[in-house]
Amino acid sequence: MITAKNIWKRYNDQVVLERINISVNEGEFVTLVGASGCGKSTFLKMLLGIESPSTGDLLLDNQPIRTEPDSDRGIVFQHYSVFPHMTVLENVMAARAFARKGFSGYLFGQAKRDARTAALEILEQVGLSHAITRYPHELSGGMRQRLAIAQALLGKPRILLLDEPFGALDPGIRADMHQLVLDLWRTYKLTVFMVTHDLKEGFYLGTRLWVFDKVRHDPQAPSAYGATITYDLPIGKIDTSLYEQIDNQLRPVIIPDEPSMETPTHD
Ligand SMILES: Nc1ncnc2c1ncn2[C@@H]1O[C@H](COP(=O)(O)OP(=O)(O)OP(=O)(O)O)[C@@H](O)[C@H]1O
Repeated sequence: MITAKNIWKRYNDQVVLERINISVNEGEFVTLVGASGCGKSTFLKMLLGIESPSTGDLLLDNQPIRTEPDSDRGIVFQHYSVFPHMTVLENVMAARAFARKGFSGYLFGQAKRDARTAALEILEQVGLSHAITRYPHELSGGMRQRLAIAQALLGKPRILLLDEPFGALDPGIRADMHQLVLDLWRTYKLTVFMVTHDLKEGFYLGTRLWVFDKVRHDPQAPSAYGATITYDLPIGKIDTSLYEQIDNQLRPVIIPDEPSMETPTHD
């Protein structure tokens, strides 16, 4: 379904990603982990089509990924914008209006009725039926992410892209959201790519886990090399020592503070 052939991504003279070669089948749930700034979101944006590889090919069903939004792909970010003056239902219907070709900003007649029916259906799926008349400021963080997921799923995408969608949520709410995402993945037979900072979350949710990391460093030119996929693991088939190894690799290196020259050191 998705194939990446020797992808490199550069911003000006900064190499962000290099030598990405992968193949993903329909229905896989891929979780992406790696140090901050190593290009995970950039990879998701290439899958969405709002960024393109600098070199190499990124293919969906053997065709280059289209650079305009279409119903194949939906995305949820950690923080996202809603229309504050619109209710939950109106926000989801607005997502439909934006997704329509030749967008005019408004839906009329049958198109509006269809959008309302589709929006109500997806809001029920994400557990927001009871809140359709609420405004965004009346929603909890978890409910807001449910709304974001409803918007992303409205066009019935085949691919759902999740960029740290639960990073800002409390642990209990996160557990509910994990269940929701797994239910939606199974119900809609989605292919999911999810960036997370939480390795445990990555192992729990995914069928496959990718670790992004830089394997080449030039201290004189820190931007000369990018990250690549250093581990591509089928989940459920690896032993715990490897888990610990990756966990250690992802831990930020803590540099001790230099002792201050002004602080007296004598007792
Ligand atoms: N549009 C852009 N123009 C220039 N540089 C960019 C652009 N987008 C991203 N970058 C740079 O590319 C690198 C990778 O960013 P990206 O957001 O993909 O990393 P990430 O792994 O998702 O990080 P995090 O885990 O902190 O979200 C960063 O150094 C970032 O500054």
